[in-house]
Amino acid sequence: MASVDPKLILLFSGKRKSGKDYVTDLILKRLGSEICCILRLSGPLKQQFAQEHGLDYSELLAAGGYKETHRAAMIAWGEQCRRQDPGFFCRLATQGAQQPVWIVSDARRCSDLLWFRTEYPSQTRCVRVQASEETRGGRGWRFTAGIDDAESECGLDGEEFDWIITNEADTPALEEQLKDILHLASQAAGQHNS
Ligand SMILES: Nc1ncnc2c1ncn2[C@@H]1O[C@H](COP(=O)(O)OP(=O)(O)OP(=O)(O)O)[C@@H](O)[C@H]1O
Ligand SMILES: C[C@@](O)(CCOP(=O)(O)O)CC(=O)O
Repeated sequence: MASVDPKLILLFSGKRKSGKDYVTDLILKRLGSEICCILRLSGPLKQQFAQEHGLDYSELLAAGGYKETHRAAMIAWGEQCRRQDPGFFCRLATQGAQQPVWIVSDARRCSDLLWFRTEYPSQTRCVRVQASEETRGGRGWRFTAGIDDAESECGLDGEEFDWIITNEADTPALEEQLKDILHLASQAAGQHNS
């Protein structure tokens, strides 16, 4: 099925264990699955990588250690695909999306932003999720050379974002920080329904 032209696209990025999935899941819960969907650029990547390498796709999607074991190889494999076609995973991930609000939970590279900004210039907004190394460490993150200092983690460090969400214990509640985004998304969905 062809995708429906979205009214709003929220492109989320952030370092490992900053809480991208946690924050985007919260937005989905607030807006509901009629209004919004979560799209993962790493979804089609993990699916094809699992197929080609005889791995468990659902374990690669989960937050546990399995995906970390295979992360470096997945990055290298994905970068090879992107060199031939930078929009490859963006196109696959958005295929068939029907909701008016798309949440992309894992933008990592300038080429990801460029693809959405080119295809959907008026709808695309960028959101950064950040957390201190101490907090990320508490969620299981450990610095890994070749991953945490490479493009997959650092490619968007110099970008400008429309919103920056700080996902730490002693910062304003996430609900409060997400108020403007939720409001904009509801408005966009309203336009879609009217
Ligand atoms: N505000 C929070 N309160 C409680 N737990 C949280 C919070 N934010 C994140 N977590 C937990 O921390 C862990 C990492 O979060 P999450 O998977 O959302 O990060 P991520 O940025 O998507 O990570 P990665 O890119 O490494 O997959 C998860 O177990 C998640 O439930
Ligand atoms: C291989 C890769 O897609 C893994 C992303 O996994 P996750 O978003 O951390 O669940 C990262 C990348 O594209 O470089």
